[in-house]
Amino acid sequence: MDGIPNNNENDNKNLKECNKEEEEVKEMAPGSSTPIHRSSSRPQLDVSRAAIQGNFEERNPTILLPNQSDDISHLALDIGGSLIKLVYFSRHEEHSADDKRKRSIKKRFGISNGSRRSYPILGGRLHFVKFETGKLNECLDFISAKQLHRGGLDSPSWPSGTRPEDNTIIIKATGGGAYKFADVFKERLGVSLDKEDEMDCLVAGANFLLKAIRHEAFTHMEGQKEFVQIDQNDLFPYLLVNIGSGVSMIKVDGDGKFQRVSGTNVGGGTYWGLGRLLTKCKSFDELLELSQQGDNSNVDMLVGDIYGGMDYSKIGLSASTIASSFGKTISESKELSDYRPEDISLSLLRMISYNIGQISYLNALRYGLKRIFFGGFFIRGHAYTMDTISFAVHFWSKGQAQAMFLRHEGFLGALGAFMSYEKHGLDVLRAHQLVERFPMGAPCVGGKIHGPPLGDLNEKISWMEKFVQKGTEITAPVPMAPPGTTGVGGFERPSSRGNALRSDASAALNIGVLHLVPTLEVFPLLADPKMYEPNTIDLSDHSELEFWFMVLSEHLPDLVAKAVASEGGTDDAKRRGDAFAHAFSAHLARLMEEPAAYGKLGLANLLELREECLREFQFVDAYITIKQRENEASLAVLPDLLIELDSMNEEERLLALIEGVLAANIFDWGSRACVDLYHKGTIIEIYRMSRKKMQRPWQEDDFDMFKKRMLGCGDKKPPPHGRALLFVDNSGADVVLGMLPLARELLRRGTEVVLVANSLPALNDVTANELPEIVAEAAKHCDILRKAAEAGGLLVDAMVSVEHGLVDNSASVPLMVVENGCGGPCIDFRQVSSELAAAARDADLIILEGMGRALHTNFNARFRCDALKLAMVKNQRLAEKLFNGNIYDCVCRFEPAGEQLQHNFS
Ligand SMILES: CC(C)(COP(=O)(O)O)[C@@H](O)C(=O)NCCC(=O)O
Ligand SMILES: [Mn+2]
Repeated sequence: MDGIPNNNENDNKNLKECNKEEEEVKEMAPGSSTPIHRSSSRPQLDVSRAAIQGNFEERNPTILLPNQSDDISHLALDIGGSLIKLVYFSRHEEHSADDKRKRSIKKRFGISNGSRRSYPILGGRLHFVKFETGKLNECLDFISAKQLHRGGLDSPSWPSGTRPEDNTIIIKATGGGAYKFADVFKERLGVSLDKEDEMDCLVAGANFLLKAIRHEAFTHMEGQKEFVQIDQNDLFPYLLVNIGSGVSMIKVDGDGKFQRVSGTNVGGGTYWGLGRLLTKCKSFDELLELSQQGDNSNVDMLVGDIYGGMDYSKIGLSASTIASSFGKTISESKELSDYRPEDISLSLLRMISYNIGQISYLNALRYGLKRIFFGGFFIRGHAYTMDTISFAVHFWSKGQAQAMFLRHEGFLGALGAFMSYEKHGLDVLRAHQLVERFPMGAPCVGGKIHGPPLGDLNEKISWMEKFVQKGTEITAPVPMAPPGTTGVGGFERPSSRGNALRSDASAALNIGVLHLVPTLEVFPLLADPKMYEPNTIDLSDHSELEFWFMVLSEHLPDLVAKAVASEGGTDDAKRRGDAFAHAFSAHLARLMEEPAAYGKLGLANLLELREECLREFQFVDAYITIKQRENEASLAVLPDLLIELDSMNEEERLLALIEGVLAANIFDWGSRACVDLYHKGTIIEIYRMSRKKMQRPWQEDDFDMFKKRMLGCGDKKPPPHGRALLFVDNSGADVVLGMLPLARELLRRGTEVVLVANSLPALNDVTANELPEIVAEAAKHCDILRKAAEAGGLLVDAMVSVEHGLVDNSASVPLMVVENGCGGPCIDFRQVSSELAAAARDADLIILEGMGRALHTNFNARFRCDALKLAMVKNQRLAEKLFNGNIYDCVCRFEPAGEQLQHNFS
């Protein structure tokens, strides 16, 4: 595209000029700390005042508290000997407006609010937080400051008969501390702890996680973490080993069906207790960190120590096998102070981990169990601990049994206690209804003991500022220790030492907040949902991760500038912009350091993480002005384009339409190359130039096949498709000059068209909320669009009639808009909105447009209906990777339904 002239004498304004203008306008806005404008697409909750909140779905109003954006419904505790684990639920207010478009779509596709009423707390978030039991007061302060104990009282979700008559607050709790500290909770918070059995809770928590969270379980061998996909139908039986202060081993046969088969008193408490006495460490984490620098052979007696440096190969023990933990200390006349605390810590860690691994394996053997899941806070994501346990299981089972670990390892009991609030529906949630997010800032993030609760955005930003001041540590990768050797038989040193612990700040990001979204569904047109993998690029390939890390890092300054400008360029916006940049950089750094830190992450997740991070710092729509400007410019030339298209015959027109979609897909503010291009001309110039370059054959060119399906050959005219789902991408030319004319052609041929757009903004993608206005503008110049939009309930006047059932739908096939359920530039078809799922049921054609939806994700996806994938590749490396091609190559991939099915059944 280098040939695009730098010529802006006519047509619209140069984009660069427009940007400048936009900034000037924004600077004139009053510089208050109140954000100046917020997109109406995502109303913000006013967190500044307490108020009674009436919710039309609930009988009893809920109370919004000062500086608190969520209505807390439930809290559950697991109070162990060492740690207190909290799981709390916050109902997320239904922000997205129940607008006319939505109502009309719900009516048309027969979607009801259905099950929400019977499961009162569904639709919200689960947070995971922990405190040291020794610092109970911090935990009580946290609960009190966030008023976590009060929300449930006012919620209708108290199961019948359990809502206390005298308004005593009752909180579910498990673990010994539920008994031990019951009085303290009563005194300090006025709450009664309703004790739940610890084993029941552990099992309920583990079963929930293993069934509902897609990448919950993983193996960890020689430093390599690998996520395991658990088949819900093939989960039981398994051995659950919970390593808390002590260790429980539970054979789990089903939901609520289990038996505690064994345990050991040598557990996390032993490590910490002995470690504290022997090393003077102040905390468990400090002790663990110390082990990183340890050499246990200074303390342990090895086989080689006994055999004069030789292996005892006859029974398969190498010289470096530990013969006796701490054994060396008996033969030396040294004092405790003569030993390095680092060595002591490592020796202890290995002793206890091996012991647990060995006993676990023996119990698995005893009951014929192949899978062992390890949980409990002893593990705390520590690579060396996991490797040591895995090594023991592997060694003793001769590779027959496998140790697996859980991402929410420490919260099994608390989660189980939470689930014991009767019938709130958590147990029926499925993987596709749960979205894990990784917000920045204590205490939203799990797995970490945190300081004061963060009530509002301001606190979060200050925390971010402090966090960053303190920590080059968050961006500096933790140095890797050289891999240890693995010998022939015994307990050699697992190789992942040194790769395990990171600074406090980044370690806090291990597990996220679980968003429960009951309206998400699996896209019904996926050919094989179980085999479906949305991401095309595998980020577990480190060079790919590095490349995308670099792309995203380089894009960051420009994104921050856009985001700040979109919020009026105020000081408040600048401060939030900085906080966002630091937060996102910290996420990237964390992932570079430990790619599996957030579970199995693909490029789509990374791109969505960026959008989520923007939203976290309340940037509602960073590209709003650019989108509006490009929409206007494109709508202005649409009538001429339609006239030009109408002058063509059917065949020419179809080709021109597909060319038009591909050419207009160049307007992508997420691509660095394209953004550089925009400085070289106006929107219309760039569009024209892009069209001129549309020479066939394209890099992937199934146009002739698509044409045959659409127009037939000779006299044989195929029937039109019944309903097409058009997954639109960017605002401006992309949707107005590319996808709308294609939609119009389908409508003209008698095909119902559903425009599928993002639920939330992402880069310059058009959203479902924005589309009706764009369509309405376009419809002013086109009868086909107008009639179809009226029939589809898209035009405001017509929508009133639709609601009263007055519209004559027979006049035209309808044009409709549905939201896809996404807030990123890609799409994961395992989690789409119920609107889209409903619209898909009668669809026989889907058209995926753009790099995010058709290349980064779904390039290899198979559907049960005809599928057309259209995109321009706007990144050189991706073009090379996908088909040895070049930047600006185009893809027109058509996969007819018949072929999909053949693929599936052959
Ligand atoms: C974020 C995107 C997938 C959006 O592309 P689109 O779906 O709009 O075609 C794309 O802009 C992208 O991959 N950008 C990063 C690569 C780059 O800057 O070259
Ligand atoms: Mn896009």
